[in-house]
Amino acid sequence: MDIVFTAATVSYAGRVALHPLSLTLSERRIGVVGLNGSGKTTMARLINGLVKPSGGAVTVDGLDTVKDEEAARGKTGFIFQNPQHQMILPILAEDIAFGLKNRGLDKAEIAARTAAILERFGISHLARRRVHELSGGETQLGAIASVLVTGPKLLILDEPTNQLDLRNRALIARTIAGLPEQVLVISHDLPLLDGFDRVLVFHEGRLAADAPPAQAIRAYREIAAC
Ligand SMILES: Nc1ncnc2c1ncn2[C@@H]1O[C@H](COP(=O)(O)OP(=O)(O)OP(=O)(O)O)[C@@H](O)[C@H]1O
Repeated sequence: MDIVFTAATVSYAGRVALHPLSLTLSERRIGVVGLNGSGKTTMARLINGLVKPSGGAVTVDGLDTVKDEEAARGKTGFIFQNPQHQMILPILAEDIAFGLKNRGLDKAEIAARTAAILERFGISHLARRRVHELSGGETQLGAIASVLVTGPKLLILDEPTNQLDLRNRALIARTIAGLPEQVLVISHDLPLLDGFDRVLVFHEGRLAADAPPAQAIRAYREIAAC
């Protein structure tokens, strides 16, 4: 699916967080890196309409994130920096089913889809667990399942390995690598982006580099050293 930024800008209270950005993203694996406050999350939130452009436009699969807001949002799933905060119901299976309940599906269909997605991520044994009792890695997998059960074409993950130990980082890296969906990952965990198709480097609200991982990460290291 194409994500198209056309001179998209974002200002918060008159301060520019993202300078005019024009680019088209069609790759299956897209990484986003940059120093704290460089505009990465702002750029990602433009894609699912959580942040509206102050100028210019963003389209997702041809849908404008302002004019076709709801349809555009349905194309994208978003895993936030603290995924435990996006889990609404106390039991994991209930939280996953919640995303399906507004879609007019009958109970049996919701149960079948919930069971299937738990199975897909190898977490069927966690179905009845309280979400606040899950470990960091389990929470991340549960959140991914909750978001993907509704069938978005693109999954955005904001620092998915933050606070995870080495084993869980590897688990999440393998999980992301195996997703059939298009993926955009914001990360300070640079090895996570190995094998990605394209990495964007943001600096002070501007796209500073746009290249395959090794080259983009070199550019990022040069920025960080300044
Ligand atoms: N809701 C908001 N209101 C005001 N300013 C904001 C808001 N969200 C972000 N900003 C500011 O916009 C700039 C870019 O922030 P953004 O969160 O996009 O950066 P980031 O690269 O994702 O940072 P980090 O790596 O720390 O998550 C920062 O200066 C931030 O303080």
